[in-house]
Amino acid sequence: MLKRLNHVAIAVTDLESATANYRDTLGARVSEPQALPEHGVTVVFVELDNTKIELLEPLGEGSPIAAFLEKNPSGGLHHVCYEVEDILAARDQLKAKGARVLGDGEPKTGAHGKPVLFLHPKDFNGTLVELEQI
Ligand SMILES: CC[C@@H](C(=O)O)C(=O)SCCNC(=O)CCNC(=O)[C@H](O)C(C)(C)COP(=O)(O)OP(=O)(O)OC[C@H]1O[C@@H](n2cnc3c(N)ncnc32)[C@H](O)[C@@H]1OP(=O)(O)O
Ligand SMILES: [Co+2]
Repeated sequence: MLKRLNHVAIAVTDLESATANYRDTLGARVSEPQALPEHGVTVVFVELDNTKIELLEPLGEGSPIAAFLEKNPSGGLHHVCYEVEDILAARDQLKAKGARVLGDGEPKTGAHGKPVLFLHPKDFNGTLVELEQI
């Protein structure tokens, strides 16, 4: 079911300083910040040869990143995102195997304009999993 690792996401308290860390200290290529109110985040992508790092800062009321930062004030690994060919088929197979699909179970449009879904971290060894249709 899983294809490439699309990105690893890191929750940060200060997106500008986190971006500077990757761009200036580590010498990586970074995107412009993108506000995604429907996801409650502002995002910057660090572009690597084989995958991406997604830096996430909370945006607006009820942001999942704000909740995460309350429990993890220094920030840290928030989720991993795997590509799938058919997100609805993947969702149905996972549900049949007992995995919890978060939200209303319907894909949302993610940062790359593609459908995404999230799976409960307790069902995947304490790691929140995002699926993105390629
Ligand atoms: C940029 C757009 C998009 C993209 O295209 O890439 C994105 O990536 S958006 C990213 C942000 N969106 C989301 O995270 C959506 C899915 N998340 C959720 O639905 C919730 O955040 C959550 C995972 C269900 C957690 O919600 P919360 O209300 O905080 O629940 P709890 O506090 O009850 O947590 C339950 C349990 O799970 C642990 N937890 C919470 N978040 C994580 C996490 N990111 N990684 C690992 N574990 C996590 C939490 O600590 C609780 O554990 P216990 O304390 O042991 O009960
Ligand atoms: Co993501």
